[in-house]
Amino acid sequence: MTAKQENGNGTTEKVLRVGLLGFGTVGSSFAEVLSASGAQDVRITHIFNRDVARKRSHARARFVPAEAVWTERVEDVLEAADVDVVVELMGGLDPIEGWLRSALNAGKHVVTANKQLIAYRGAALFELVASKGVQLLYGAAVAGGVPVIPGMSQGLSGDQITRISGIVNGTCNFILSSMEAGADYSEVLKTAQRLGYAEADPSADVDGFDARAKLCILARIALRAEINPEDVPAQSISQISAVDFAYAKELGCTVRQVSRAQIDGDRISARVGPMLVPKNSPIAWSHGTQNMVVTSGRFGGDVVFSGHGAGGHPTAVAVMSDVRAVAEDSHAVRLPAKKVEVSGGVIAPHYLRFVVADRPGIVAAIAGALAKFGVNIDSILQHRGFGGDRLPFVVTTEPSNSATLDKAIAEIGTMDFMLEAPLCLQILVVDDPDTD
Ligand SMILES: NC(=O)C1=CN([C@@H]2O[C@H](COP(=O)(O)OP(=O)(O)OC[C@H]3O[C@@H](n4cnc5c(N)ncnc54)[C@H](OP(=O)(O)O)[C@@H]3O)[C@@H](O)[C@H]2O)C=CC1
Ligand SMILES: N[C@@H](CC=O)C(=O)O
Repeated sequence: MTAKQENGNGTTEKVLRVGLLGFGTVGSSFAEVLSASGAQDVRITHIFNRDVARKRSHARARFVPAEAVWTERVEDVLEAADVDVVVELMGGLDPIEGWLRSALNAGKHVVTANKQLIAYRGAALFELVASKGVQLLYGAAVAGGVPVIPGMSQGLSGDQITRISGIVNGTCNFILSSMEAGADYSEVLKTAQRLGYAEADPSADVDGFDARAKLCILARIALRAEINPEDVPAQSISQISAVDFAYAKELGCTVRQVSRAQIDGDRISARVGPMLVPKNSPIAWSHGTQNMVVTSGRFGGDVVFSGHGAGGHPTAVAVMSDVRAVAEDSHAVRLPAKKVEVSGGVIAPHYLRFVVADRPGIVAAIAGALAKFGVNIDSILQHRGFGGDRLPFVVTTEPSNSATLDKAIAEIGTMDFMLEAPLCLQILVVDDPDTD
């Protein structure tokens, strides 16, 4: 498939010819990283994007070889005889899946950073890849520049991983760690968008869908569990406010978006959402776009992967590493995954934050509803200085089943003094195999 070129020593070497789909944050960074590598055996021959004139005037267009073809017709890349690997850096499910199927059917390798595609359509695509004898690599799809996918696929394939947990969305971590330092939610979200961390539709980040897709990809590799992303509960971070950081601090915690999955036979418990994380947990130490994934293995114990999970350059490094693997014809270990049922319920202590119009009897009413569902209160926190017309206070619970708690919260949410939907966050317990 690859072309051969004279290397000046009278011998020839293979050149891997790249057709790039998408010249945005990651695509243009990939062009820069490839150019900076000085690699003679990998060359961009085609770039597809809408509005090519605008893209050609991008500052990073100077890293693209002058002879490369810029096109607004995707067929010019998919059907090109001088494209060996299609590098897809656009995002989304359709029409991308169809385009990449065409590329694979034509015998081209594919490298992608598209987590939605790999989470939702990966199983079927891998079957096609196996039948065609080509490669489909997606190391950039989880944790940006952190080599968690190759690390798990290859480096941990000898262990039996039972649990993965951590931070896999850089935008949410950037937002929450900035809010912890006093920043405003919407302002910091805008900054994340400007810096190229957020998805095209940032609700994918803040509502947990991006992290959920990534968790499903990691579950397939590490837990060998094929799960439907739609079955994994995802809670938005958009309800988190400054008062939650103040109460969390009092509890020795901070707030982070955590993704976790734990396998037990044919069942898996999985969840994505903001959680209270003890300050002594490494997960609490990740700031900005840092991602952190902790795996727990039956024989190898805990392994931590950490680094920049979003942004053009870190992500382009992962793309470049996959392209190098294709260039060197290096094949990753791939173990089969089986379909498993997902349960979103976990037994854990929880943080409940209520905002109420104050009057006597509120704590008794809430305690009564919790007692009805068998939920035991651990503590009640109420900071002074808030007016009674809008009073935020917190109840923490003893370890309780999150599904049962959801029912109690639904009932409490209808009480007439409640000014907004109650916020219920899991509290991560460090070193407790059932909850951390
Ligand atoms: N940014 C990050 O930190 C990370 C991103 N990823 C993934 O990498 C992929 C790319 O992300 P990113 O570079 O940030 O996204 P961008 O939006 O910056 O880039 C996407 C590029 O594709 C082009 N494009 C999108 N749709 C079409 C279309 N229908 N026809 C033609 N061109 C199109 C866009 O053009 P236009 O400029 O006109 O919109 C843009 O140039 C996504 O799958 C993302 O999830 C993965 C890890 C980290
Ligand atoms: N929007 C994503 C980009 C990387 O996958 C994130 O913020 O993590």
